[in-house]
Amino acid sequence: MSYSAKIGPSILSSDLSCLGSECVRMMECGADYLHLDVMDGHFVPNLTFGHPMVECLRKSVGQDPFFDMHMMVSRPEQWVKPMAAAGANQYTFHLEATTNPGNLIKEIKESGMKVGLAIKPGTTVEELAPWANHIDMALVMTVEPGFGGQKFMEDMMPKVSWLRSQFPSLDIEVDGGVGPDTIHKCAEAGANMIVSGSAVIGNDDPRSVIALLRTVVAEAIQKRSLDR
Ligand SMILES: O=C(CO)[C@@H](O)[C@H](O)COP(=O)(O)O
Ligand SMILES: [Fe+2]
Repeated sequence: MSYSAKIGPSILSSDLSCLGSECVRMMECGADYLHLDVMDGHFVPNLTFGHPMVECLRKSVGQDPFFDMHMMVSRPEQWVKPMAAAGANQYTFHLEATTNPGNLIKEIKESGMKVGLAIKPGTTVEELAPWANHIDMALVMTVEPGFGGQKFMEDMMPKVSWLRSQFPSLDIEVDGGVGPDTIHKCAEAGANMIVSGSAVIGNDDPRSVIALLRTVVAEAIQKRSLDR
């Protein structure tokens, strides 16, 4: 078992006029990585930012923070090189957005980034499975992508459990409506990379929320290793 508990705040819910300082604040509060939501107004009905913003953020926060780019875009192929050049560490694309996942995985690796593969709630985990041994992380969306602050979809948990049973070492991320009220379900199912937006950023004490999320996931990982 080679995976560990990691908490990545989604900065979508932060004050976007001070993104640099918000990212620094999250890292100072104990975040393991930063989850950056890129939306193109086409794949999802919302618009955020692209690689020019990521380049500025990288300059502002330094080399250390790990940038997990959640690419909610049509034609994800076109942003691989610009995102790598801007300082992204992981390129998480949606299976629904491409006709050639194999080639895209290869291009992301050649650009020096890690590969994340995301599925929307309506996509089965069996569709992701053929790629699982070729990626660094699988992202099971627990809301319809597009907006922060939505209700957690507990009925996505069987996807996480199935992935964990089939791929014991894979990093499995959940994203959408995850916070202190829903983390136990995610942890029990086997998720180890936890994206949390409004529950962390909207809290007066983000440090405590991040610590709590990590403790719950770490305990579930420990329990699973003892049960094996
Ligand atoms: O990708 C998305 C939404 O599409 C997420 O990363 C959300 O931005 C997470 O925010 P919360 O649901 O935790 O508020
Ligand atoms: Fe996201």
